[in-house]
Amino acid sequence: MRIDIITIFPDYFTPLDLSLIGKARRSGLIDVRLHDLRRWTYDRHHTVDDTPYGGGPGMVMKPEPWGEALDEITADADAGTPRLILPTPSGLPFTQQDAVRLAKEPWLIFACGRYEGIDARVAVDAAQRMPVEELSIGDYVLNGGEVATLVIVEAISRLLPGVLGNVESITQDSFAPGTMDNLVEGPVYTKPPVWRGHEVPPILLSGHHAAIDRWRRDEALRKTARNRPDLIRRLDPESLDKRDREV
Ligand SMILES: Nc1cc(-c2ccc3ccn(Cc4ccccc4)c3c2)n[nH]1
Repeated sequence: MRIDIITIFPDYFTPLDLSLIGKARRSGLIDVRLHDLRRWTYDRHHTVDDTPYGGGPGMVMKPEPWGEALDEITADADAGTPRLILPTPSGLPFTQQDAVRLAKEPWLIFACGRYEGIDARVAVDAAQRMPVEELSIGDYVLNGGEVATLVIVEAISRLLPGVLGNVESITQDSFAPGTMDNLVEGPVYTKPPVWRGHEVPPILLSGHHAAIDRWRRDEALRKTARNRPDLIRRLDPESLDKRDREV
C-alpha cells in the first residue's frame, strides 16, 4: 500500500518510523511518503491560510496549495487511482469496518488540515478526479488532522498482511468483523497466576479451550453491555446464541 500524507507539520509523523509500522515501511510492505504543503507556496512567508469569507474567528487553509499538491502527487499515473482521506470533526465516524475496507485500497492520500479547516472547494475539486472521504475519529476537536491521520494509518496498517506477526490477534480484536462484530474484547491476563493477591480467573488455567472461549465471549458481552450499551443495541439478535442471551 502507498500512503501519501500532506501536512504543514511533517515531524508529527516520526512515530511512523517506529515499531511495526516502521518495520513494515523498511520491508516495503507500506510506502509512506510525507509532503510539506508549504512546498506548494511561493510567497516569502509560505502562506497557507487566510481569513474566512463571511467573517468569523480563526483562519482557513487556502485552496491553491492543496490543489497544486494533489495535482502533483496524483500525476503519478502508474500508481492507479488514490482515495483522498480528509480527517475533520464533521466527517463520517471512522470505524473498524472502515479500517478493514481501507486496508484493501492500493493508495491512500491523507490531507491534514489545520486552523479552522481547508477551503471546502479542495474536496469538491479533488472529487472530480478521485474518491474523497471526510472522516472523524471521534466526537472531540483536535487542532489539526495529523493526530487523526496517525490513528487512521495505524488502524489500517496493522491489518495489512505481514505487518502484525500474529494474525490471530486481529480476529480477536474489539469490533473485529466476524466473531467480535460489535463487541469489545474482555479482560486479558498473563503470568504470574497470582499478583498482589489478585488471581487469574481459574478457567483460563484449566486447559478446557471450549469453556475458555465461552468464558471469553461472556466477558466480552458483559464488558460491552457495561461500557458500550449502544453496541449491544446494534447486535444482530441472530448473532447471539441461547447462552449469549443469558449473560
Ligand atoms: N475527530 C476529529 C478530527 C479533528 C480535526 C481534523 C482536522 C482538522 C483541521 C483543523 N482542525 C481544527 C478544527 C477545529 C474546529 C473546527 C474545525 C476544525 C481539525 C480537527 N478533530 N476531531
